[in-house]
Amino acid sequence: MSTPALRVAGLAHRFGTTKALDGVDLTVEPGRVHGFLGRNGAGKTTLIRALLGLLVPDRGEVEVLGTPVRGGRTPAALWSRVGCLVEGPGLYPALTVADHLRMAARLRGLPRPAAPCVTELLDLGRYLDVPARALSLGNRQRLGLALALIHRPALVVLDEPGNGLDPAGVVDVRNLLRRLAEEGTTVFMSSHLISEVARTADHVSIIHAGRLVAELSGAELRAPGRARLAAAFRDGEHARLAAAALTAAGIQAHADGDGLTSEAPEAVEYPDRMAVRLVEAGLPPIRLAVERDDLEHHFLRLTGGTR
Ligand SMILES: Nc1ncnc2c1ncn2[C@@H]1O[C@H](COP(=O)(O)OP(=O)(O)OP(=O)(O)O)[C@@H](O)[C@H]1O
Repeated sequence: MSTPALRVAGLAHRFGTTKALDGVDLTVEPGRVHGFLGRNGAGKTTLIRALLGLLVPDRGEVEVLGTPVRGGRTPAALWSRVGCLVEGPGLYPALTVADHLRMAARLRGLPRPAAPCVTELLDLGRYLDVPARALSLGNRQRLGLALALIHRPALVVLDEPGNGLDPAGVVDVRNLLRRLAEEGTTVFMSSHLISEVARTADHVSIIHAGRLVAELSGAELRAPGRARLAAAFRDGEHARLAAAALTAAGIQAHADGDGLTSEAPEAVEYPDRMAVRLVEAGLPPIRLAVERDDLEHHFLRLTGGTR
């Protein structure tokens, strides 16, 4: 078996009384785009900072590319194989894009200023002479990504790589990350942009209140999702009677407030028949539809959100 690109075991960290991480176990296989999804304050940045040795956790183990990360005692050679973009790109306002690329290349001991394919794919070529202070938010983010990738790291850790990007930027970054993974780089990216993670990642871990609440494989991510019939009624009493009527007819249904849901195959396959049945029972729904449990539904259900 190949060495995981990242391995985290029993990771826990508190800030005062806040449990930012509460016993996280996570393994990231090499050569994949692994999405790390969570709501604001879920613990994404804290875990990423622990991965990169920027924070020493209260408890737990972290291994990056098979090497244990222990704050300042981490072998420095490890970081030459890792690229990262955390909490925004740290840029020097007066230096141009070309200056940044040159400086990063020199720091990384690279013979040439930049991997042209990274600057090309990030469409930075036309901004080479522009100082960082004059870049738009999206272009600053593009430059931050280029700096994280300039040395072709084996692992790249990105905190919210889509921040500030316009739709074209989102597509460019998605293509770049997919291409890197095809070439063998492991990408670990946090995000709260569900649709972007679903499109980019091969695997997704969902974190909520410092705990991992779900792991989804690529197949699960792209599956059409579980379907359910959802109907709304004039009031809660109608919904309760409608759920009882369907259940009595062998179609399991649950009332919730003014609505009902049913995952019974017949209800999902023949919503028209359900409508007729309800009308005949004197309980006409004011809305009736088949909904699919996509990643967004799943995420919101797991993390207690509402739509
Ligand atoms: N330096 C700190 N001091 C105190 N509390 C902190 C600190 N850093 C994070 N926290 C708290 O720890 C929890 C997790 O924060 P974290 O930044 O890891 O979340 P996140 O998932 O990255 O959120 P976001 O998507 O908003 O960036 C939050 O409740 C946050 O308020």
